[in-house]
Formats: sequence, C-alpha cells, structure tokens
Amino acid sequence: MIYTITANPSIDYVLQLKTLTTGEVNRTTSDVKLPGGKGINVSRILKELNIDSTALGFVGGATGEMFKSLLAQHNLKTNFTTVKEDTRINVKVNAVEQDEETEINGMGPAISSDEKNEFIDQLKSVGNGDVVIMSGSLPKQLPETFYLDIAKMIQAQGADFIIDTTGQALLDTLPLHPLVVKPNNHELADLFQTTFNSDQEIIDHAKKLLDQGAKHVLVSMAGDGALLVTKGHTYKANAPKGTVINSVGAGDSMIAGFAGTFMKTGDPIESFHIGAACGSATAFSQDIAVKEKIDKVYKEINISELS
Ligand SMILES: Nc1ncnc2c1ncn2[C@@H]1O[C@H](COP(=O)(O)OP(=O)(O)O)[C@@H](O)[C@H]1O
Ligand SMILES: O=P(O)(O)OC[C@H]1O[C@](O)(COP(=O)(O)O)[C@@H](O)[C@@H]1O
Repeated sequence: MIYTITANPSIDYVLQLKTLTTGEVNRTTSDVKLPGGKGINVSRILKELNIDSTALGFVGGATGEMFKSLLAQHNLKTNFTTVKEDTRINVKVNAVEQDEETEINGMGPAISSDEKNEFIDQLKSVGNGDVVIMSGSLPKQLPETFYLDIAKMIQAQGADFIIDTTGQALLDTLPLHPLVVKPNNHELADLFQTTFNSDQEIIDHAKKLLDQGAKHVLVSMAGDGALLVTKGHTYKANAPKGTVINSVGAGDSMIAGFAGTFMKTGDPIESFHIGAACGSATAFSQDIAVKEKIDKVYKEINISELS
C-alpha cells in the first residue's frame, strides 16, 4: 500500500484574472476551490493511474469540513486526524495577460501533542512492502524533525519512503536512503546556496543528493522538463508544448507517476516517463490531470540518456 502524508493540507483557492496589480482592488474572471496539499495531489494522480493509496494528514475546523467535502467526489481512501484549528486556505493567482502565477500559502493550524501522537499511532500498522510519501510544509508547532522521525519509524517497520520537502528537513532524511527525492531546480539550487547556468550544473548537484543517500533524484524544471539522476545513469525528459492552465500540483503529479509506476514495475525509465507525463498533463489542466490527458501527453515525451 502507498500512504501519502499531507501534514498541512489546504483548500486551494485558484483565482484567474487578466492582470494583478498589488495595492489595488483586483477582480477575478473565474475562481475555483480545490482540495489541495502535496500528498493529496499525489493520491489523486495515483487514483487516476488506478493505484491504491491512503491519504493521511491533519484536518480541522470549518475549512477542514469544506476540504473533506471538496475531496469526497474523488473517492480517495483517507484516514485524516481531526485537529481543533482550521485547515488553511492557499491562494493561487493566475494573471493570464502577465503570464504569471502567484501563490500565497497559509501556515496552517497548530497541532497539539495529543493530535500529533494520534497521527503517529496509526503509522504503527505500516510495514513491509509499503511506501510512505511525505510531502509539503509542516503546520506550526510540529517539530522540524517530524518527517525524519516518521522516516526512521516506518523504515524500522520495513517500509520505504519518498520525501518532497525543502531545505534541511530534506537533507536530514538522505542518510536513510529515500526511494525518491524531487526538488525542482530552484529548490536544488537553494539547498546548495547557488544558482545554475546549465543542465550539467544541475546534474552535478543532484549527484550530491545521491551521494548523501537518495536512491533516485528527480529534478523538475517546469517548462524545461525534468532530469532523473540514479547511480551511474542520468536521463532527461522533454516538456511537451501545450497551453499551461494551472501548474499547481505538477510536481506532486510527477512524484505520483514515478512512485506508483516504480512500485509496480521497478523500472526507473518507465517510471520517469509516466511521472513526466503526469506533471505536464497537470500543468495543461485547470485541476490535477485526468488519465486521458496523461495518456495523450505521455506520447509527446521522450526520455533520453545523457552521457
Ligand atoms: N509549463 C510546462 N510545460 C510542460 N510541462 C511542464 C510545465 N510545467 C511543469 N511541467 C512538467 O511538470 C513537472 C513538474 O513541474 P515543476 O513546476 O517543475 O514542479 P513543482 O510544482 O514541484 O515546482 C516538470 O518537470 C515538467 O515535466
Ligand atoms: O505544503 P506547501 O509547501 O505549502 O505546499 C502546498 C501547496 O502545494 C500544492 O500541493 C502544489 O504543489 P506543487 O505545485 O509543488 O506540485 C498545492 O496544492 C498546495 O497549495
């Protein structure tokens, strides 16, 4: 079984307007509320790929009820821990004529130690052959070591893990050999306090994550495609041409496609191909991509090995 952990789920309030001017009243041309959070998006893509998962996380308050009702139509298996404070609302602003996406993500509810313990308790049933995908920011009051502690725990129980977070929280888990890490190129640069001028520089830094323990390093590069760096091999996926509608969740989609396919086949190249298709298909959709779109985009992606 795949478990996705979204420590800080959200209602994604996606606003479209012609232009955004800060400091003034702006009016939308369309708006939509989506059940968000990185692990939630991963579970939704897995469902599209017909792969079972259980979505876990902290959900609370009136916004939490709305989040659950928005999610209900997607028929995911879930086991959320109820918390007292409100689930956050993340605002995504697509200024169409400026070709610019702006995101404001809330910090999320405070999690009490009882709520945290209740969450951790349910992970005791995770075991051999299971994969736990941990994604996204932590709500306030959860310790910085939250993901690391979970990784240690579930690994001792025989399960594998994948982590999609940034900064030191990501680096700390590498010695435990995560199956996949997926920084985007900017997050990878931030990890090493640098900037990149070429694919080769990105690859060199991705290899450092490999050396520190990651089994596969996916580097997503938005409209420039993606790289997969594994022991002894580096692959590149092109980004097919298309109209970008809302790229929120593209990275989560890529992780889902990779992880779900890798669990089924153990084939990193096919997993990368499907992961890249899921990412682009989501970028070309208003919401998380559906299967038909993923299949169509898959045919437009080539995976090439770089020497
Ligand atoms: N504009 C785009 N055109 C085509 N594919 C895209 C586009 N944006 C994202 N993708 C695909 O989705 C993947 C993940 O997107 P990215 O924006 O890099 O992740 P994140 O959301 O984590 O920052 C990319 O590597 C690429 O394969
Ligand atoms: O937990 P964070 O880092 O604040 O991110 C949460 C946001 O990430 C998303 O899951 C999208 O993630 P990506 O665009 O990186 O794939 C949104 O649905 C959500 O609002």
